[in-house]
Order: sequence, then C-alpha cells, then structure tokens
Amino acid sequence: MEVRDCLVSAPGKAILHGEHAVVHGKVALAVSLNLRTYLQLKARSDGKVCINLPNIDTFVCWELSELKQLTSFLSDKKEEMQRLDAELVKRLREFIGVTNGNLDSSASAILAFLYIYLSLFGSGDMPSLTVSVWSELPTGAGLGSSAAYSVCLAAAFLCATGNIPTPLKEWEQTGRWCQEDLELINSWAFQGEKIIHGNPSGVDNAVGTWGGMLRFLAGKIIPLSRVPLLRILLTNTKVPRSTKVLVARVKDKINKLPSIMIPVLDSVDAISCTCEKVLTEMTCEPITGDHYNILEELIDINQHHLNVIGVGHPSLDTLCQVTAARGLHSKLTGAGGGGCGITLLRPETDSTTVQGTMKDLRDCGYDCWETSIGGPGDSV
Ligand SMILES: Nc1ncnc2c1ncn2[C@@H]1O[C@H](COP(=O)(O)OP(=O)(O)O)[C@@H](O)[C@H]1O
Ligand SMILES: C[C@@](O)(CCOP(=O)(O)O)CC(=O)O
Ligand SMILES: [Mg+2]
Repeated sequence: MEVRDCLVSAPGKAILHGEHAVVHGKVALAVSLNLRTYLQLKARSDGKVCINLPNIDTFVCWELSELKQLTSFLSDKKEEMQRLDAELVKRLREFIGVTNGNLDSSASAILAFLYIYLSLFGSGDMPSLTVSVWSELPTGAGLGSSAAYSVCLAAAFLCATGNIPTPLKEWEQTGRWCQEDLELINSWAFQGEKIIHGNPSGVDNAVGTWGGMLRFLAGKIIPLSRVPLLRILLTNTKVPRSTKVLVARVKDKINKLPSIMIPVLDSVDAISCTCEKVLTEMTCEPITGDHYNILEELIDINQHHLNVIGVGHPSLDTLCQVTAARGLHSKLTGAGGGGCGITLLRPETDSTTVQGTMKDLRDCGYDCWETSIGGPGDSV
C-alpha cells in the first residue's frame, strides 16, 4: 500500500483545575498551549517501518514481514475501539520485550505507535513508511506531551488510510478537519493515551485535538468559547515523573481512604465549576480585582488539595513559595509529582515583577516562561 506523505501537529495543554479528579468523573478545565508536537509521515519503498523520536532518543526500524506476524488475529472491527485490544497489547509487549512492569518512555512511545499502526493497517495492506516526531513540549512534565504525540499518530495514520481527508489545498499553510474527523482522531488518540497513561480521562487528547479552552466531564467535551485572555507563567521544575504511576497512586489512595478522598475530589470539582463561572463573568462584565482574587484563591485551595491527594513534590512547594514572595499564586498542572506548574499573572502585574520572579525560579534550576493560552487544535 502506498501512503501519501503528510505533516501534522497538535498542541500541548495546561490544566487550570481538575487534574486527577477528572479521572474519577469530576470536571476539569483545560486549555491548549502555543507549544506543539509535529509528526512527519513519509512513504518508503523498501518494506521497512521506521520511527524517529529524537526527543526520547528512540530510533527503530522493523521489517514489514515482522510486523505482519503480529496481525494474524486482527479483525476489521475498527468501530470496536472503546476498549484497548488486550490481545494486541500483550503481543506487542512480547514483541518489544517488556512483558511485565511499567514501560519506560521509549517502550511506551513505541507501543502506542505500533498499536495504532497495526489497528489501522493490520487487517489490510500494510504500508512501508517512516514516522518522525519532534516536539516543543517537555516530555513527561505535565503539559500533555503524551496526548499531543497520540493525536499526531492518530491524525497521520487516519489520513494515510484515507479514513479522513488530507484537507490541505496547495495554497494553504494549514488545514482543519470537520467535527466527525476530529472525533475519529480523538478516539484513536485516546487509545494511544491508554497505552501511555494506563487509565486516562481523555481530557488531554481532547485539548490536543480541538484546541482552545474546554470543560471536560466524564468524556463530555464542552468548548468554552467566551473566556478572557489570561496571562500565565509556566514553570518546569524538571523533576521527572510518570503520569501513569501518579494516576495509579491516586487510585490506590482513593480505594484505601474513600471517605476522606472523595470529598476532596468533590471540592476540586466545585473549584473547576467556580473557576468556569468566574471566567464567564469576566467576559460579560468589566474585569475587577475581585475576579482575580477569587481565581487566586481557587489556585491556592486546589494546590493544597493536590498535596492531600498525594501528587505534590518539594520542587512544586518551592515554586509556590517563590511566587508567593512576589504576591503571585501557583499550582501544579498535569499529573504533578514534579513536572510543571502554572502561576496566574494579573493584567497589572508589571514586567519587573514578572522578570524578577522568572529569575528567582531559574535560580532554582527551573525553566520558566510567560505564555498566552488558547490556540488552534491539531492541523495538517
Ligand atoms: N515527542 C515525543 N516523542 C516520543 N514520545 C513522546 C513524545 N512526547 C511524549 N511522548 C511519550 O509520552 C510519555 C510522557 O507522557 P506522560 O508521562 O503522560 O507525560 P506528559 O503527557 O505530561 O508529558 C513519554 O515517556 C513518551 O512515551
Ligand atoms: C492527571 C491527569 O488528570 C492529567 C495528566 O496530564 P499529563 O500527562 O501530566 O500532561 C490524568 C488524566 O486526566 O488522564
Ligand atoms: Mg500525558
């Protein structure tokens, strides 16, 4: 099978409120970032399938004949993709030589690639191709790099199979898909997230697919089109962590202490709903200091809750203390345990304060940058 070359990209995300709680059916508010992951798919004619993942130092090639042996049991039931195909995952784990325990970065990325590739092409004519992925996002830091990676894989392979059109006209720089195509991309990206996260909520792949700001509740995605522009400082503590491990740890804690943990999750839910209400008010009435006072208080309370849930880290405590010394409010974003945090900047926060805070954070060894939030979803 010959495939058409294509280049796709998808944004990372920041979760304003609701990380972890969203896995347990609570509301999350998330927004795309202007940092993206890019994927280039190129057809080959030598019967090889290759993957180049420079961000995680992973470069692998297989013969098509090897991959074909993994597909003998696959049927053409592509609509049955709500659940992961456990038999395919088992075979793939054996194939890459990781039969038990958690997968490392490279094994997770390879497994997600092979799973989507074989699910989409395995029951027909399998194409020889090279996929190269590179990203502006830090990997494994809470900004949804796994989801952006999965969205790119899903979009590129669905284009290559002809399941969705390549909407690019020659004169266009970027293109967008229709709602139905985006839903298909999102559902395949969710499969990739399941491989990398274990038990994802689906919020990250939804933001990676649609972009902008959205409210996510139990798989239901509501775009928030009327939100004010918020200035955010993003800080990467550079402490590595794995979303899969943290999500599993939170689940254990809820199972062990349900009467203590469930009210905390309910409170996080109320924080997300209150934040959404304040953001909506800010678009309908003049923005006042009171709006920002509430947003800051919500950030502080949620950060305490996330510590209670068990996903804090001393590096994140330092972030909160350093920014609090300048009158700014921070919380972790994403899975926590290290990784990134967000700091809310007020419209009137002057550049001396911002520059001074960034210097203090860099002196702690962190990466720090001011960013705009919102932005386009994935494009081809
Ligand atoms: N650019 C990339 N290239 C290859 N794999 C990636 C890339 N970005 C993310 N991944 C995969 O996603 C994993 C990180 O996912 P996760 O722990 O959920 O962190 P996050 O999504 O917060 O960045 C990596 O270990 C790797 O398997
Ligand atoms: C902790 C969680 O809410 C977000 C994880 O985001 P990230 O992988 O840390 O970028 C998990 C999820 O929603 O699937
Ligand atoms: Mg992730």
